[in-house]
Amino acid sequence: MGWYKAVNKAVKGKFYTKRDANTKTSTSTPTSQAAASDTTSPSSPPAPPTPSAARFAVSSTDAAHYEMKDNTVIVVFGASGDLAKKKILPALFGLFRQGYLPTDVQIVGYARTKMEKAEFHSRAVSYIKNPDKDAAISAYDDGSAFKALNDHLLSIEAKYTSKERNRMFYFALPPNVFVPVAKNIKEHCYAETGVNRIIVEKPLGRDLGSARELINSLMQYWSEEETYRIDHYLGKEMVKNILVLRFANVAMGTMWDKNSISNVQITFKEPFGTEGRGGYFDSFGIIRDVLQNHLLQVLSVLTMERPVSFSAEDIRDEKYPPITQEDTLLGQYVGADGKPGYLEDDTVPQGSVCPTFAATTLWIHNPRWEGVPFILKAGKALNEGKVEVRIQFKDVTQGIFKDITRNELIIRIQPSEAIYMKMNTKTPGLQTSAMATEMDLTYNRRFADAKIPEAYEALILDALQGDHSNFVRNDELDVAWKIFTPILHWIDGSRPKPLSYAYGSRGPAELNAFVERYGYHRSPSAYEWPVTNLGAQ
Ligand SMILES: NC(=O)C1=CN([C@@H]2O[C@H](COP(=O)(O)OP(=O)(O)OC[C@H]3O[C@@H](n4cnc5c(N)ncnc54)[C@H](OP(=O)(O)O)[C@@H]3O)[C@@H](O)[C@H]2O)C=CC1
Ligand SMILES: O=C1O[C@H](COP(=O)(O)O)[C@@H](O)[C@H](O)[C@H]1O
Repeated sequence: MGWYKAVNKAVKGKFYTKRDANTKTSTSTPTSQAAASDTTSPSSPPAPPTPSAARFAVSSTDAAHYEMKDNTVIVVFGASGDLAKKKILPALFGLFRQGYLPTDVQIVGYARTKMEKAEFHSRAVSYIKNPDKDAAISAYDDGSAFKALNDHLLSIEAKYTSKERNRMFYFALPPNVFVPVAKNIKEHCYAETGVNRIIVEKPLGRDLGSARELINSLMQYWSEEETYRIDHYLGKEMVKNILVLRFANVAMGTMWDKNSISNVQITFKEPFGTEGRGGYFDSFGIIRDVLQNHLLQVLSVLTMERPVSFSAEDIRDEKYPPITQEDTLLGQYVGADGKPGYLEDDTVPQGSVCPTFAATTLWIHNPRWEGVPFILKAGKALNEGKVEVRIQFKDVTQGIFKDITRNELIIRIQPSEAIYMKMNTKTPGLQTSAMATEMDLTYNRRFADAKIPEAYEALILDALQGDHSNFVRNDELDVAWKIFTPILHWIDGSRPKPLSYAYGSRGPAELNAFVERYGYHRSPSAYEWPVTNLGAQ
């Protein structure tokens, strides 16, 4: 699964085309007249990444790859919610500011919550780093509301000079309304003379059965090519970089297998607990929240084969057996240092055994990866915020250097993007001894002026351009659920008591022994990262 993503992009050799920065954009409500206002770019937009000789614009009339440019409306469902506020609206605004949004794009917010425009405006701009003066507002099973939405869209589109009407619908919604919304849009808001797309957020199901049911229900109304299933980790710069690192560097390619690699850890750590979001979280748990989607997607990019073709069969060539109980460690945080434990969160059901921390080890049965453990770990309320891939190489097996520190390649996804390789080098001086050090590519030092795009910016732009390569395909989702469904059913059914860990710690005390079981050797404390280097982080 998964390999076609960024490779597809590389094969197409595509470069994004920046739009005119003086484009007008506005956001509006279906019920009131569009609150349109000129929003020229707040400041001079940075130079676009458009190598002129290689510029490639999608011009196919084939709807699957059609680039939505002129005559495009983006409708954000769930516009009053957290996701829209924190991620989607800022990403849209970020794209606009940089000149990437289609000419004359209109953004329409749709929500159940009744809200004054002013209130919505303040919510919408609260997470926009460089707010400007426009915003938007607006029952998910109420066909007449969707007719009203369609009327509103038609009023926006009335000014188009051609018949082309492109509509993008973003589902920033709880999954229980995905199907009615998909149905209502198709029945009442589908543009007959243009391209229509939906972007759907996780969670897509609770297990294999419910995911298939949901996908099939959605597919009654929307085809695979019209559907963009988002996993925002696939839009993160360092996740996208993994394929370049692997396939554009011969040196990396040769060491990317069981012959050189001992074990791999993919780690997600958040330094805060559920803090009021326990209601939602408790019904899912950390495995559904992070491992089954985000970390598994990182794993797939890390381990996929070079593409042979983009067919589903090639994806299924990889063999991922389901995770077992023996390969799983579950934790739940308890209060420490004044910070509340998970069970002290008022929104969490009493006595919940929901895991807030999980480490699971996956195995891939193919010639490249046979025998290499892939440890996925994720937790809330830990000692730091960090997402990284840590590839630990095997020991030097012979000669005078056989007892020294192992090489490790670390891809830090966030914060402070970096790739560093822990290496052994001769200790500078007259003596001949080896010491651990690093080869270091810290992004904000090496690419000081580069703007790293937000994941949602990158993915919304892909969707507008008809590029599915960084979205989750139907069959891929199926594989992801097959891997995790048995362990999730065991957790849901047997309710095993998770191990406790203190808020602010690295996780359950048993974690170190768990990762050691799979061959991980922690570097000896002799390795020290010079504090002066931290300035650049
Ligand atoms: N370019 C850069 O920015 C670079 C930064 N550095 C910095 O140098 C420091 C050291 O780097 P590095 O060795 O990669 O990272 P760490 O020492 O932070 O972590 C290394 C690994 O050891 C585990 N670990 C941490 N503490 C313990 C413990 N007490 N017992 C057992 N295992 C433990 C970690 O697990 P877990 O994650 O689960 O806690 C992680 O898998 C870090 O702060 C890093 O950010 C180093 C090189 C380059
Ligand atoms: O999908 C989710 O991801 C976030 C973490 O996203 P990030 O981009 O900040 O790394 C996580 O907090 C949330 O629980 C989960 O649902």
